Amino acid sequence: MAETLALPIIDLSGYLESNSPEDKARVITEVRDAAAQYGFFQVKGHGVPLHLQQEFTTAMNNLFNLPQEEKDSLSFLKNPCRRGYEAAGDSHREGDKLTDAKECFFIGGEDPVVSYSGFHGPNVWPSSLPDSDFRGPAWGYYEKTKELGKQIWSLLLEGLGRPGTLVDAFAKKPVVVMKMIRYPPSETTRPGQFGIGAHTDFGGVTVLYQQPGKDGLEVWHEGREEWIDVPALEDVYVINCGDMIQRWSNGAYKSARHRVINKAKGPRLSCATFWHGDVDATDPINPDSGDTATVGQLTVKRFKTQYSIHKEAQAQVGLA
Ligand SMILES: O=C(O)CCC(=O)C(=O)O
Ligand SMILES: [Fe+2]
Repeated sequence: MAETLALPIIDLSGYLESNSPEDKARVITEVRDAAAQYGFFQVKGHGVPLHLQQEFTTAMNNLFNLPQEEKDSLSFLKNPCRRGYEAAGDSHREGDKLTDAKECFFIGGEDPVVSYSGFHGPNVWPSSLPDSDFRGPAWGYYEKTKELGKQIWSLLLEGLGRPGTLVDAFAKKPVVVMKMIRYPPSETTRPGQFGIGAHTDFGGVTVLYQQPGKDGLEVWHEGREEWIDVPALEDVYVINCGDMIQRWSNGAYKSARHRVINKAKGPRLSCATFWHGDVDATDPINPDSGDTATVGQLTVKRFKTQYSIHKEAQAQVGLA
């Protein structure tokens, strides 16, 4: 029997904390090779404090345990910035028979004014939860994973022989969307229904937290044509590249299909921080390639296949 595939676990401290060029070069190579082979890898030594992850997990529970009525009143479908609550059944992947079983809550950068078809704007926060029970830990966690997403972008750039600092020109006011997720126990889902159906991520770098011990994520390995289980380990993040990175790296980095089937007892929590870049930024890897597609255009194009985006919003990024 062929040996079981497993994603590598890369220690980022050699890049983030060390001054040694050898340490940095080793991490850059490990990340490059994993992104090329799997499009996915796991990381430790990432700089997000464990206590923050734990407080944030409690905060996600506080949110998802609110009465259904209150969660529905915060629906992202009514919000111009797609912030707020996505109920089970609100999203459906092309090709799947059934809708996703998960429920989610979206936040992004905090901006008093809605602009760029809702890429920028204010968040919605549940009024019945004191800040210390949700908003505080969620925001603290958002800022930390936002920082990590940018570091991963730099690493990926360096892996292709580019200066890591190229990311600064790409990220003056980057779009970073965070999606908290709760999957119901598998006994309560319908036959053939996924927690989240197979998909690739739309954008740039995804920084994914899995509640420790709550396995469920599977990544498709094209060469072997098999699903790789990704164990949910404490203090270990899953990192993956989205479609924009695959496009701009000319396929050097993969955007791999993945899905979730909750294998844990009880519900499973996770959280994906999607680090995209500036709305009107173009290819940071090969700035002279002539590819004029912007972050805003590429992400809205993909959203359209999953949620309805009104015409005005499409026009604002130059699509309609
Ligand atoms: O919950 C997970 O482990 C994965 C979530 C995911 O793939 C996504 O939100 O795009
Ligand atoms: Fe995903």
